[in-house]
Amino acid sequence: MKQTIESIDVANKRVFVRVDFNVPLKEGVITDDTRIRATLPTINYLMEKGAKIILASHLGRPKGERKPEFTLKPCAQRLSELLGKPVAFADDCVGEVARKAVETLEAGDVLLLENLRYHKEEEKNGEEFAKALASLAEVGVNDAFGVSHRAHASVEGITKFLPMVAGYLLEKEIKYVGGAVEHPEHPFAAIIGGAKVSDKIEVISNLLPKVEVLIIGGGMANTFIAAKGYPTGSSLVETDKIELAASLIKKASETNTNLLLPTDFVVADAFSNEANHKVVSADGIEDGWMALDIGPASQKAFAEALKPMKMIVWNGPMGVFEMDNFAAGTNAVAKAVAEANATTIVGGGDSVAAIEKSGLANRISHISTGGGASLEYLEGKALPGIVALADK
Ligand SMILES: Nc1ncnc2c1ncn2[C@@H]1O[C@H](COP(=O)(O)OP(=O)(O)O)[C@@H](O)[C@H]1O
Ligand SMILES: O=C(OP(=O)(O)O)[C@H](O)COP(=O)(O)O
Repeated sequence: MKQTIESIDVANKRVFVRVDFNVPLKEGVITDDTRIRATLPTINYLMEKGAKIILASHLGRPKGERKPEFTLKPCAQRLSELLGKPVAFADDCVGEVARKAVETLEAGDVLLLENLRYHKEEEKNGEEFAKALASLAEVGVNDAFGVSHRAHASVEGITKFLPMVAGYLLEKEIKYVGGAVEHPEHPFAAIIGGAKVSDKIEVISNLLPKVEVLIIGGGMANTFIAAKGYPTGSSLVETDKIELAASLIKKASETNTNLLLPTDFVVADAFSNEANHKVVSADGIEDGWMALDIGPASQKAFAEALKPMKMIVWNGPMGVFEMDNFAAGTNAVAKAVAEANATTIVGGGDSVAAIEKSGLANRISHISTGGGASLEYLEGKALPGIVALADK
């Protein structure tokens, strides 16, 4: 058992809170604020107790560079609206800028630090960087379930210098996603899509023996289509994972798992909503065309396969749902998941945005703020961000 926010004294203390404000953005505007709203119980509790709240997060993958499109400023603004009070913003998460911003905090004040991933040491779990973050505060809280599968400095390394406990969101995620790990209901289906292919394809191998049905869509599907020897045109394909995809297809048949790949795609001649587009069969992607959504036959087959399920976990959209012409596959799967007579968990920044956009979120048993994190949890892995928290 891990210590929680209620086990520690926070009054008048500087409290470092790792949150996951990695929200979907379109031209600098937040398109889904679920991940921000999900941290409000923790922030409100700390405010009530008179803590000096220092929030830290990553946004996207700027890979150690100060790229302006990855600033957390829009999140400070949105959080301020949600809390109904000002949220201070520091232009850097360490050094003099951060220290000065922290010094001005009074009990109940909230400060958001700039993107942790503007420093490459964050993802490298650099010790000096972790120490610098730790030095800002007297106690730490992890409320960033979405990134708890990453052994990064603000998630894992920091705990060597600053004791960290679980926030309310982390506690809730452990309860729901952990519950699914401990007591899975069968038949059990996992649906995996999205664009983070190399991150998530590894998960599939361990999930195969745990589920009866595994559905692959989105960018993830193209690597499997390539593994079947079909042409993929200019679709998103991770060539160094084709062999792994082929071995997963083989493993599925050995474990008697129903591995469902798309049988048709909506292809486009450019990555744009205005591009020419058409439906082709899975073996018919021509040169110069890219698969941006699953086709109508795949939608139907996936929905049929989901009907008898008792548990469904979904991470990763079926297509580029941000563009209306390629959203039908994701919407069809959202509907099928919502209509299933099953315990359903939908996780991931974009997947949650898609389910919110479809208006079906209230029909899902648990909306998780973590996609990769919930998949790795389900796979049976210990998540470094949770392991590192102080024991009771
Ligand atoms: N066929 C595809 N080609 C390129 N990108 C895709 C495709 N299908 C889905 N995507 C993109 O995947 C992204 C979401 O992937 P990911 O980050 O893995 O999901 P989540 O945030 O839910 O964990 C979306 O921005 C979506 O546009
Ligand atoms: O969006 C996230 O993960 P997800 O897309 O798997 O839900 C988390 O913020 C982690 O981000 P990362 O995958 O860049 O480490």
